[in-house]
Order: sequence, then structure tokens, then C-alpha cells
Amino acid sequence: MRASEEDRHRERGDAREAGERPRKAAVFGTGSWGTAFAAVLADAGCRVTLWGRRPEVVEAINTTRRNPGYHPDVELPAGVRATTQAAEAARDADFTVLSVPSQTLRTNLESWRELLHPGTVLVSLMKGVELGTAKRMSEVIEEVAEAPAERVAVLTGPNLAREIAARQPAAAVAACADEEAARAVQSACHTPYFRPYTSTDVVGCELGGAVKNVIALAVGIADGMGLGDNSKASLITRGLAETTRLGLAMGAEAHTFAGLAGMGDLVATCSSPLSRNHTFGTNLGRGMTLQETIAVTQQTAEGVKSCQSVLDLARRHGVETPITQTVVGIVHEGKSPHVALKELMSRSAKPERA
Ligand SMILES: NC(=O)C1=CN([C@@H]2O[C@H](COP(=O)(O)OP(=O)(O)OC[C@H]3O[C@@H](n4cnc5c(N)ncnc54)[C@H](O)[C@@H]3O)[C@@H](O)[C@H]2O)C=CC1
Ligand SMILES: O=C(CO)COP(=O)(O)O
Repeated sequence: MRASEEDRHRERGDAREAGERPRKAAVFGTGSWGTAFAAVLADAGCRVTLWGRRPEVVEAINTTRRNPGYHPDVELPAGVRATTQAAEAARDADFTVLSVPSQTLRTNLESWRELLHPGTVLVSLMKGVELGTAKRMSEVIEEVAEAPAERVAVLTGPNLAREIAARQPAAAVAACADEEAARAVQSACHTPYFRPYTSTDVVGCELGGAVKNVIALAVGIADGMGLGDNSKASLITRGLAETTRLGLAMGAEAHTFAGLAGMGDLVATCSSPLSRNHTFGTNLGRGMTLQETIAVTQQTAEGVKSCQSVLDLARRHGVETPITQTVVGIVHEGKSPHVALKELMSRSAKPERA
């Protein structure tokens, strides 16, 4: 029989009292989510080493317990320390958490792969699809780190970093082909305010996270154009329909898209002013050019690049993704949002289930 959550919490406490070493996590990336998730892991009892490339950020974290560029008002738990040395972060890590921009992951991981602790579970926090290859982040990790799918997990869901850093309650999904590894990740980040569920549907979980960023761009554009809630609800709902269609073609499970990694994340991202993708879209919808919008965006808005890879995936699988196509048209082909909207609305009529 599977142990209940309470039993597992008790077992962890017993193990610590019995002198078992605390679990160790390396988090690569001191950005908004990497920093907030490091705090979650530490609050759950892990010893966390954060790797950052900028010495001044690492120094600030170690001396002030704050990351001034991303979460200036949040005091990080004592269990988090930072380093610029990848080898130091990776040493003995039970969990190696990756939180860099999706398009730099391959290059980053190529320089870290020799340092990874044998047997470590690699956990992707990233919500993008690689340009050119159209690979999901877990696929890039498996390939570059030469790690089996059983040791590559994904953590996703409605998790706006600023809210998690403020310890506001949220749920998430820890997905891995190996259920045992998914449970290990779940237990490593389970706190009174962060409630991860497990899944073995890695494809569905990753796709939900990546495509919702594209749909959030569309909803942001609608917002920026001054459109109302009917328009936005229609985009969100049809956005979920196209995500599900693509996911099913790729072997994902339908129920994943009705869960936290699908609907949950889509709703959070499309409705929150904290979302970088949503804000990016709003600026475009208000009439900023792509270059102006990029210039005012301080953090990673994955959908801007991943919309092209998602469209690539859809074409490879012969799936229609009209909203994604519209976003690509506006963001990368210079199409005016008004013209793009007219085209989207004038597509041939069809049954809702098509
Ligand atoms: N911020 C959020 O609320 C959430 C973000 N995510 C996902 O987490 C991933 C990371 O996002 P954030 O931390 O929010 O982004 P961010 O933009 O706040 O931070 C990215 C970090 O990567 C570093 N970085 C940039 N280029 C790099 C390179 N070439 N090599 C190494 N490091 C580099 C930056 O210095 C920064 O520390 C993204 O895929 C995002 O979609 C997922 C859930 C929530
Ligand atoms: O993934 C997120 C929330 O779950 C964060 O969304 P943004 O990257 O658009 O800020």
C-alpha cells in the first residue's frame, strides 16, 4: 500500500532525527523562478545551492539573503546559498533543478553535464520548446546529459514566481516517466504553501506549460487592443482546445490538459499582470513594435520564441493550431493585430469538437 502524505512527512522527520543527511538540491538559474523555487525546496527541508552566472547576484544572495533584481522584498531561507561555481552547486545533488531560458539550456547543460552527480534526478522548471529542433526541455536534457527518462522530471503548474516567493498557496505537478522519481520530487518541494501532485504524463505537462505562454501572448494582445472578457475567455478556451489537440497527437493524456499543468497554468498566466508573456502581448496589442516590447521586457517571456517551435511541432504532427499561428503572424511576421484578429474570426465555421 502506498504511504499517505502524512506518513511520508513523518518518515522524513524520522529520517532527519535518525541522522540521515538532508536531501541536497542544486538549482541552476538565479532568475525569478529559480530563486523562488530554491526557497520552496529549502522550506521543504532540502539544502539548496543556487548557481548564478552573475557574481554580484550570488554575492547579494549570500550576504543579504535576498535576490534584489527579482524578489527584493523576500528573505530567502537559511537553507539556500549561492555560488558561481557550477561544480560546487552540482556536487552530491540528489536533485538538479534547471531554470534557465529554454533557448540557452542546451549550451548551458553541455558545460555542466560532466559535473552532474551520478543518479541525480534532473528537474526542469522551464516552459519552452527549443527553436529548430522543436524539442521539449526534458528531451534536450535527456539528450545532452545522456540521462534516462526515469531520471528526468518536470515541475509545472500555475506557479507565478512572485506569488510563490510570497508563500501564497499554490498547487503544482511533478511529472516523470518513473512514478517513484516523481514522488521524490514531490516530497522534496512539498511545503504548507506548495502542494505538488504527481503525474507520469511528461509530454502533456510540458506541452501545457509551453503552449499556455503562446496563448497568454494572444490574450495579452487582446487586452492591449481593449477587447473584453468574452474575447479573452474565447481565446483561453480555444487555446486549451488547440493545446489538447496537439498534445493528443503527441501521445499526451487528455486529462492532463484539464488539470494544473493545462487549464490551471493557462488560467493563471492569461489572467495575471505578473505574467511576462501576458504583459508582452499587452504591449504589442497597445501598438508597441516587437523591438520596443523586447526592450521593456526585463525577464524571460518564453512564448515569444516558443510560438515558432510550437507551430513547428503542430505542422510535424498535422495538427491545426490557429491561435498559435496568429501569434506567430503578429510577433514574427509583422502582421497587425487587427488584421490577424479578422483572419482568425473569419476561419470556416466548424463544430466545437473538431
Ligand atoms: N517566473 C515565473 O513565474 C515562472 C517561470 N517559469 C519558467 O522558468 C524558466 C526560467 O524563468 P525565470 O526564472 O522566470 O526567468 P528569468 O528571466 O527571471 O531568469 C532567467 C535566469 O537565467 C539566466 N540566464 C539568462 N541567459 C542565460 C544564459 N545564456 N546562460 C545561463 N543563464 C542565463 C538569467 O541571468 C536569470 O538568472 C522559464 O522557462 C519560465 O517559463 C515557470 C514557472 C513560473
Ligand atoms: O509560468 C508561469 C506561471 O505558471 C509564469 O508565466 P510567465 O512566464 O508568463 O511570467
